[in-house]
Amino acid sequence: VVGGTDSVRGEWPWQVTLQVKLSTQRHLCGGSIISNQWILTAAHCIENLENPNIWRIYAGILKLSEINEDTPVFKVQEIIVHPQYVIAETGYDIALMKLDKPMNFTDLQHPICLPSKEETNTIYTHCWVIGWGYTKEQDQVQDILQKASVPLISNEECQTRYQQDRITDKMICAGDRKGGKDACKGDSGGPLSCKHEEIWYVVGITSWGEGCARPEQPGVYTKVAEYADWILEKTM
Ligand SMILES: COC(=O)Nc1ccc(-c2nc(CNC(=O)CCc3cc(Cl)ccc3N3C=NNN3)[nH]c2Cl)cc1
Repeated sequence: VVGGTDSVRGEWPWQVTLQVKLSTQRHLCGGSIISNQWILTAAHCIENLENPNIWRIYAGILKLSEINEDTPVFKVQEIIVHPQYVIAETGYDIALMKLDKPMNFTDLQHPICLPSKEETNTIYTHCWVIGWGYTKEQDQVQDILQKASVPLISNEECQTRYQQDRITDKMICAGDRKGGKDACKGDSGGPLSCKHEEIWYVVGITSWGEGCARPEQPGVYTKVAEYADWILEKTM
């Protein structure tokens, strides 16, 4: 996250770190807890990593350095990638991971609400991008979970910023016109979390953008409300 600050332990209890264990293990993407057995993330995180057995998921984490062999870990039983996904820039950048065992919810790890399809007209004014990603374009993954508030922008304005791409109605954009606050490498798959009438919703999934926090280059997120039916069909 560019232009963010350190989160406080327990501030984003739905945020998980999705890690891959090959010869070494490392953070790859963010994800959101949406039920006791399902994690919501981005389809591009899974590219060439479709084998469920290589994934390790950690919840209730503030610092990546607190993860060690004794840290409770979830393995993945099943990965569902949206069938229409090709690349992030053309959309459908959404995937589900089923945990190998149900998660016990605590103050530090519990789900975020899914927006319903009807709520695609709700005006969200209190949205945050969260993650352990880079804080500038040439950087490294951060130890402490970062947060930055970002304003949602209209798809019409977003389309003017991305003439080479088609900003569809299943995408949602966020960022200040002057730049400065945005997701960056390592944040993808994580939630664009918006508080509405005292309840938090996963309004977006961090997907793509032209660089990080550049002026007039907002972040582009998968619009979760547009996939409510798909998510319920796959997870119920
Ligand atoms: C020791 O462990 C490690 O080093 N792990 C580690 C893990 C992952 C990655 C990594 N992840 C990605 C996937 N893309 C994103 O995460 C954000 C995309 C994005 C979304 C929005 Cl909304 C706005 C802007 C951008 N944007 C554009 N340019 N840059 N960012 N790329 C790379 Cl590289 C690098 C290192």
